[in-house]
Amino acid sequence: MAILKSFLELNRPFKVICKRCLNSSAQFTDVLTSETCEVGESAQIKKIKPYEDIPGPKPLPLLGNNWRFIPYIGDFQIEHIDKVSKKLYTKYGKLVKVGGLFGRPDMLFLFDPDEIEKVFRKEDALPLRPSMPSLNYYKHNLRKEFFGDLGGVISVHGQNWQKFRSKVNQIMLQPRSAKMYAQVILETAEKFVERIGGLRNDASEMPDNFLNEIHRWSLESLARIALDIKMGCLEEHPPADTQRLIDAINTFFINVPILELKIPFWRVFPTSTFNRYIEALDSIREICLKYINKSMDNLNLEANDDQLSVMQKVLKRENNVKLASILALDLFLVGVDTTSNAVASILYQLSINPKKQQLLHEELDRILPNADSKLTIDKLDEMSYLKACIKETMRMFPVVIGNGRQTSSDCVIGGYNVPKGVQIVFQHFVISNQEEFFSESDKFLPERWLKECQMTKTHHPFACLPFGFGKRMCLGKRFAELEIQTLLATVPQSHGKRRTRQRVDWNARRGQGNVQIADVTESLSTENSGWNYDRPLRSEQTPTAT
Ligand code: HEM
Repeated sequence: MAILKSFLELNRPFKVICKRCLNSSAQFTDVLTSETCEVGESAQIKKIKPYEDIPGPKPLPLLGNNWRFIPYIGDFQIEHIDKVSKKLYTKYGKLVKVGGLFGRPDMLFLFDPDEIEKVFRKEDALPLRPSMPSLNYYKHNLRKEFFGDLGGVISVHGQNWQKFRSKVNQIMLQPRSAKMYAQVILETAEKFVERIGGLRNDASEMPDNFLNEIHRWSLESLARIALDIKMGCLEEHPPADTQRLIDAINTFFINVPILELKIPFWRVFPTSTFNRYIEALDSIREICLKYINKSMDNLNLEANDDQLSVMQKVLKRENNVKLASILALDLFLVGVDTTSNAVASILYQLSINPKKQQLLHEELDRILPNADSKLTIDKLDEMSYLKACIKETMRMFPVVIGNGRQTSSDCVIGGYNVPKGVQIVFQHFVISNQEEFFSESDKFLPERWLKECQMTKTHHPFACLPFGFGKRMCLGKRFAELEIQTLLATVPQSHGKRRTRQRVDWNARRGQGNVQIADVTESLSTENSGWNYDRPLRSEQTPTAT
């Protein structure tokens, strides 16, 4: 009544209805925003426009919008989806509809943190992150005999996702969970540092395949955390299947956007891309299962939790071998290249920003003053500049450039009616590189994340969400953060325990036509894991700016 009254007072010539009642009253063209409705005063009227009016590239008859991804003909390049997003933002604004893609619902690219916040805040108990129908098909059709009803969390939705996630949430996300693995994470970082010490050339540059070295560190760390297994990735001659696993993970991520955005012929017959993709998934499953079984053999059910790997803890609690194995598989699928790409990106930024690298060195020298100073969780907690370097890189080059949710009911986004079933893609890469949200956004300024910095106050908490938000937030966030922080606190000492820290050039050697780490890191967030691949709990919390 309060709402109606305030509108009568405004004496407007049209009817007003609460957004929640919209379905039953299609004839009304003006509605209150739900915030106004809830507050019941300071009535603010927004004109709700029809879904069809959302701007975006128009689909052609018969060809839809898929033709845009055809090489030489179309203007969208799958391997440069970041540029596509930027282009769409510049041309159409903060809400862009990309419809007419065969075999998939319309996508709404959302470039507005306020609207992203609203979508997240309204998330129901079963948020659906729309991605990887091909993986869903693999888990629930092609290899159903293995997965059964336990699909894990990646590309699984509804009650099946919730049942699975509730069993592993606590083990993965309790703040103390990751800390239990601090020692093995540190050992792995030290091993990596020892290894790369011998890889540098005379100019202190890394070899062209440095990203692969980082993948090896990331895989080894995850194997220690998830399985309590030493895979030997950082040995001079690692077991062949470790490199096979890394290659398969890369193949998997390279092919996901192709299968998702090009015309999905794979749904009709197995295309060569699809075959490569399935082969990669089968390899990931086969190699991981080998190590998972090894880890099971070592399981001592009498051991304390802090002596068990993540998978062993799940096994002890749930007594379900299948469930524990499928969790481990999901972790390997998405927990390797994400962390390594983030690290590559951070090292690259430090390499091209020597002054910032110097500040990091100074912080490390202050907190770890002696050659034998031990890196502990408490010491890491003190390293605010180190954490700021990580956040700043993730702002400029988020590993996941576009996260998303599928609408579970009709709603209003950006002033437009949006029906149930549409896929909203939160365009964090573009948003967090906008002057509107981060001043001097094109500069690497870790300082902006320090509490004492004035710039911090102005950050919109939903402009930069590298690990997602809400009930589906990244399950590996705590592990990833600890791994990256530990590595970053250890790597600058690669000039030694001799304590003669010098600036290190993490840039790869300017190679003879080979891929260079510089190139890789510049585009890494967009090429491999960048698209809306399935990931994402720190539910109900507002992410803080610092
Ligand atoms: C820098 C490293 C990482 C980044 C940037 C990252 C980012 C993300 C993002 C953006 C999501 C989607 C969140 C959402 O929908 O709100 C996600 C989901 C997920 N991540 Fe991560 N991630 C990282 C590392 C890891 C690691 C190391 C693991 C495993 C140990 C992991 C496991 C997962 C899983 C299982 C999900 C799916 C959760 C679900 O759907 O319920 N991630 N991640």
